[in-house]
Amino acid sequence: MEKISVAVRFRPPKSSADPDVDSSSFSGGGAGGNREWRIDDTRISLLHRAVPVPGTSFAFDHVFDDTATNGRIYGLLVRSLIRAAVDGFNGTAFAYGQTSSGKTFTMNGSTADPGIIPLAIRDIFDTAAEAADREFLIRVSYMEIYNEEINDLLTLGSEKLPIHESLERGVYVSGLREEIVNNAEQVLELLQRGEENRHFGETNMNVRSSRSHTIFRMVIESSAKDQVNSGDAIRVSILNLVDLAGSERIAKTGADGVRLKEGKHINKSLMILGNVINKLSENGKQRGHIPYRDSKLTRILQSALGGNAKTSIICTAAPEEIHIEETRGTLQFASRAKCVSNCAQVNEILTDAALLKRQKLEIEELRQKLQGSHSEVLEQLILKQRNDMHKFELERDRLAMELEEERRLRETLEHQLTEQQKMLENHDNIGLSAEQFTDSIQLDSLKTPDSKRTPDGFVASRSRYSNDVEFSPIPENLGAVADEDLWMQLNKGCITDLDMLEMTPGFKCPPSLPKDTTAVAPLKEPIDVRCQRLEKDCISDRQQLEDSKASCAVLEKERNQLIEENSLLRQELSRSKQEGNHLVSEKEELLKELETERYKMEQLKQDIRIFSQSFSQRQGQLTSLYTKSKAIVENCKASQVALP
Ligand SMILES: Nc1ncnc2c1ncn2[C@@H]1O[C@H](COP(=O)(O)OP(=O)(O)OP(=O)(O)O)[C@@H](O)[C@H]1O
Repeated sequence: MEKISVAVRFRPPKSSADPDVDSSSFSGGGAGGNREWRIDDTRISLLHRAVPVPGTSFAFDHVFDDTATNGRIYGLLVRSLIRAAVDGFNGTAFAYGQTSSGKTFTMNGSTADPGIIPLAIRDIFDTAAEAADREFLIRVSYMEIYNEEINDLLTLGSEKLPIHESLERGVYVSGLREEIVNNAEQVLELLQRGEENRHFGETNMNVRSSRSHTIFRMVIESSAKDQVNSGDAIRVSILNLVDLAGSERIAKTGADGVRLKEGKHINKSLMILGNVINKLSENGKQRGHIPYRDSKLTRILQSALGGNAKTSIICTAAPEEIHIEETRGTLQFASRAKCVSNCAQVNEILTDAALLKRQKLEIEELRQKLQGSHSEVLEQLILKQRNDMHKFELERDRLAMELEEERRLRETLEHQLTEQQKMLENHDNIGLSAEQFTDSIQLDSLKTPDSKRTPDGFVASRSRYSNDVEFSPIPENLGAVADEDLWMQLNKGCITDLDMLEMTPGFKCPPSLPKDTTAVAPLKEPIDVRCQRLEKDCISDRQQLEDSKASCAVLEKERNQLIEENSLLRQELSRSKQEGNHLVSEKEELLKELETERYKMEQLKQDIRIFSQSFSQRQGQLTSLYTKSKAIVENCKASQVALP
C-alpha cells in the first residue's frame, strides 16, 4: 500500500490589468480583510493581520509558491510515476482546483515552461530507450468529459462514447480511438490536435476556461527482447494525465445559459470526486460503499483512486484574498486525498506456458540461492507470497462487499417489481375505481416525496442510476438545482448525499405552484395512460434487474476466481515451504558430509606429518651411513695405492 502524493501550487497573483480580472475583486478584500496565505516549507497557513487563523494550517508532500516552474513540479511529483509506468505500473497525475487557479497551465504549460504532459511524453520515450533489453508498443488516446458525456478528442464529430466493464479490461471507454506512436513528436502532434477539439469558454474568471475534464492517456506495453529467459510476460500499464475543469462559484464567473449548464455539471462531478476521496480517506472498516459509479470521471479514474495505480495530485490555488474560501476548500480536498492509499503492482499478462516456465525459473533460483546458503532470501520470498495472498484476500473482501450491495439492490428491485405487478393484477382482476387505483399507486410506488410524479420534477433515483454504467446521474433539468448549495457542499468538502441534492428542485419550484397541484395532477391522468406508464416502469425495472443480475454474476465470477487464485497461492506457498524444508535438510546432510570429509582430511594431514618426520629421520640416518661408507671407500683406495 502506498499513499497518494499530494502537492499544492499557488499561481502568481493577478494584476488588475489582466483581462479576466474583475478589479472590484481586490477592493473589498473579503469579509475579514487583511488575510493572506503563508507558506513554510511544506505547510500552508492562513494569517489574519499576521496572526494564524485556528484550524487553517495544512501540510502536504510539497507546497509550491508562485516561483515554481512546471519542470520542478514534474521532477518532484511526476517523474517517478513515468519511470514506474515504463516498468509496468499504472500511473495517474491530475490537477485539481478552482477555476483560473492554473490547472491547464500546470498540465500543458507554455512554450517557455512546458507542462507536465509534454514533459511526461518526452520522458517516456527517453526512459523506454534506456531499457535496452525490452521492446515497447505505445498507444495514445485523448478524451474529454463534457456535460457528463465522453467525447473522443482525436476524432472530430465522434459519437458520445459509453463506458463498459469487463473482466479482462476492467473499466474502459468503448470506441475510443487509440493511435500507435513511435516517438515524442508524434504524440505532441496528437496532443495538439486534441487541444483544438477541446471545449474552452470565456467566463469572468478566466478568458480561456476549460469547460470539460480531459484525460490524456498513454498505454505502454513492453516485452523482453530475450524471450527465453524472461518468462514471456508482457507488461501493460496505463498512464492518465488529467486536467480537470475547475470548480466555480456562479456568482463570480457570471455564467449563464450554456456556461451555467457547464458549470453545474463541472461542480457536480467534482463534488462526486470529493465524495469518493472522502470515503476512501476514512478508516477501512467504516468506509462502506465507494460511489465510483456516480459520475463518469470517478468511474474512469477508479483505479487511480484507491486502486492499482500510483497517483499524484497537484492542487492549484489562487493567492488572492477574494478567493480564500475556494482555496480553503481546495486545501481540505488535498488533505483528505493525502490519506488515500493505493496498491500498485506491475501489470503482467502471462500465458499458462509462461506461468509454468516462470514458476520453474523461480524454483530453480530458489534452489540455487539456498545452496549458496542464503536461506534468508527464501524467507523473503515466502513473505512476499504471503503479502500477495493478503492482497488477494483484501481484493476478495472488497468484491464480496460490492456483491452484497448488488444483491441488496437486486432485492429492492425485485420487491418493486413484485409490488408493481401486484398493482397491475389488482387493476385487471379486481377492477379498482380510478381514485382507488391512483391512490394505491401513490401509496406503493411513491414512497419517496411527492416530486417523483411531478412532470418536470427531477426524478433520477440514485439506487437506479448508480447501478447502470451507461446512465448519466446528471438530469436534463439540472438548471433547477440550487447551485450555491452545491458549491457550498463542494467547498466545505463534506460528503453530500445525492438523494438530498436530487430533492433540491423540489424546494425551489413550489412557490410558483399551488401546494396541492402537484399532488392532484396525477389523479387527472387517464387510468390506461397510468397503466401504460406503470408497465413501462415495470419493463425498465426488469431490465435493471437483469443488468443487476448480470453484474452480480460477473462479480461472483470474479470473486470465485480470486478464491481460486487464493487457494492456488496457498498451495504454492505450502509447496514452497516444503521445498524449502527439503532443501534445508539436504543442506544439513551436505554439511554433515563436509564435516566428515574435513575430519578425514585432518587425519590425513596428521599421517602425512608423522610420515614426513620419520622420513627425514630415516634420511638423516641414510646420509650419515653414506658419509661413513664413503670414508671407508676412500681409506681402502688409499691403502691399495700404498701397496707395492
Ligand atoms: N504558475 C503560473 N505562472 C504563470 N501564469 C499562470 C500560472 N498559473 C496560471 N497562470 C495563468 O493564469 C490563467 C489561468 O490559468 P489556467 O487557465 O491554467 O487556469 P485553470 O485552473 O485551468 O482554469 P479553468 O478551470 O477555468 O480552466 C492563465 O492565463 C495562465 O496562463
